[in-house]
Amino acid sequence: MSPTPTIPSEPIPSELNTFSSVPESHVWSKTEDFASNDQKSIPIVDLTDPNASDILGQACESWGIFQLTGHGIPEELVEQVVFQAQRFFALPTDQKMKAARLPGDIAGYGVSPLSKFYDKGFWNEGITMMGSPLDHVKKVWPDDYQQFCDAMEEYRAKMTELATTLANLAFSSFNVAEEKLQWLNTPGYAGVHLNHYPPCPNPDRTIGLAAHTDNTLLTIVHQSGADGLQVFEKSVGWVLVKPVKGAFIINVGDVLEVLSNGRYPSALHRVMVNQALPRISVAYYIGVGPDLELSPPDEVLEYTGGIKRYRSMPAGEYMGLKLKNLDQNPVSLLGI
Ligand SMILES: O=C(O)CCC(=O)C(=O)O
Ligand SMILES: [Fe+2]
Repeated sequence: MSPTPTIPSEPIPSELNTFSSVPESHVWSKTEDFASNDQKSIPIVDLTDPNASDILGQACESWGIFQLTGHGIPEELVEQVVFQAQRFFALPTDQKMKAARLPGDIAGYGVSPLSKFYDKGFWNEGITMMGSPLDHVKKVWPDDYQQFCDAMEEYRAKMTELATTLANLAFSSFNVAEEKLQWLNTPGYAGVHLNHYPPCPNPDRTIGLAAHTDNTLLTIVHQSGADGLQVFEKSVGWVLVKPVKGAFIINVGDVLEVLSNGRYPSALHRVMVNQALPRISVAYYIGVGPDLELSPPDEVLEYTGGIKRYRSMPAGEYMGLKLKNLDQNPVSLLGI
């Protein structure tokens, strides 16, 4: 793998960096409360703990999100991915736009697809890579795409292994026979998404990403540079997800919520921005095949009281529904 990454101490330039105050297009209503509870913390699960499966099950049940340590993903790989993300976001906008997400596509560079559900912009730019990023990145760096692609491909492969382990652990507390979970070992889709939140002159007037749940089985997030991710917990309200060195943040997605018959809630989360520091996050999204019927296995149904809480439909159909309603969650879309 190529060069030793050096994390720049200067803010990464980007279009949003050029403003000395938040433009009207990005000013969110004053009635929006962006504060969070910084006293509470989300659970930590150490994958090397012999009781990891139980601890993970409890974390999914109570919070739908946790920090993962003991995962064995090499630190240098994560640093390389962050370094490549910084290189990409530091490019002039017109060069990044060569990889722009085209209408109807999921992959590519641009603002979050969630933003079209709101009349105010997000203080965020990102690039989504489903499978190899080669086609997009070749347009950006015709002679120098290899190091970016190598890092992203290696990261995706490692994340896929980790996500498969985590998904199996999440189901193990339901005592579902392993042969019924074969689909967990052949993920339907897997993508890496890089987020960049430039420093913001008035961080309390705008938002990095509005509240949403992910349309995944689960999501693995690495945050670097600064905090900003918040998660909603019913009894507490918004809670800041504090950076834990070397840990990944794992959040339950909509698909796992439905397959667990609501036992593991899809985490409602949002991102705030910072005045002094740029923030980069790397999200790995994993889903299931489009034909898998989103219906809890019998063992799960029995374990959760015997009554189905969601209408079932093939995962592909749910994806279509969610893409048209990214601001909604499984209860509002499928709840019975
Ligand atoms: O930036 C983060 O920490 C989270 C990003 C996120 O929620 C997403 O990409 O879906
Ligand atoms: Fe998300």
